[in-house]
Amino acid sequence: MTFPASELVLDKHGRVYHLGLSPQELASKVILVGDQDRVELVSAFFDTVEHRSQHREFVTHTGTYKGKRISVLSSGIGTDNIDIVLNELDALVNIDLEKRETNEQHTSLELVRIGTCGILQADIPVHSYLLSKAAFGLDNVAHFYEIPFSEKETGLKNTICEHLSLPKEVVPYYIGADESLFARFQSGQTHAGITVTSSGFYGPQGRQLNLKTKTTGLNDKLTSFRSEDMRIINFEMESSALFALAKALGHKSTTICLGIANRPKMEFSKGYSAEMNELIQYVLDRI
Ligand SMILES: O=P(O)(O)O[C@H]1O[C@H](CO)[C@@H](O)[C@H]1O
Ligand SMILES: O=c1cc[nH]c(=O)[nH]1
Repeated sequence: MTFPASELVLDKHGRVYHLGLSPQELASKVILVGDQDRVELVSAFFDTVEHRSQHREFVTHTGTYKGKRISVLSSGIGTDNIDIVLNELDALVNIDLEKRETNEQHTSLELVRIGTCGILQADIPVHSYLLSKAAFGLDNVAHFYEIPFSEKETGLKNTICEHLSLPKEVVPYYIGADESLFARFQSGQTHAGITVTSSGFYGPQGRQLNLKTKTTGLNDKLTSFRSEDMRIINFEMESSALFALAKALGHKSTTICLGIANRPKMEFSKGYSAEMNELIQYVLDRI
């Protein structure tokens, strides 16, 4: 199939439309961050940097760290941006952009998100590392695609939904991180569990300023959910779409976040630049 100009959108240099990248500028190990300023924090650890570019909020640096070629790319905030990032990253490695055809040989990317998050368990202190075994998506990006949810994923989604009282308009999904990538980042320094990916930072995460929310008690229910050894550990805003689209496109993904808020304890970090640098080093040494 040949992708028309309206579907595979390229800029006048033949780069993918939003990320502003050409295939040779991307490594197969990709670190995704939300905040564009975090890209520079990551590449500051690189031994060499061969590429730097920015288009809108999508900043990309590609270089090497201890012999490994790595790209670090900012997604901006939200699963809507992840829809763009995953489709365009996949196009860079699996579509011939000149012929506008899918490559015969599939290339699989390793996608590791380094984020910040709100912690949902009182026993996990601010500045801990929270590693996502799976994501419970309160967004709707995955609903637009054919995602190969496993029976276990569908079962866990139903179990969590039975425990919560979500507004009927919210249709969640549950999707696992890649098991091998997850295992590479798990250690005594990480807290592993289910991440809730929200469609907003305020109401969808139970924050109420001047606008009254309809989901009173949601955070307590998320905190109290248990299934065998699994519990819900944190809130952030990208992982569900990342895991779903990565799985459907044949890429590996997981997320590790620095906890900067503890919601049950009503605490927020007073500053986390040193801790974020330590997390970046932790990821680079295992990627
Ligand atoms: O620090 P990042 O990676 O942006 O991640 C978290 O921070 C943002 C909200 O403040 C959301 O993107 C959330 O997922
Ligand atoms: O509370 C928080 C902190 C960071 N990111 C989120 O999405 N929520």
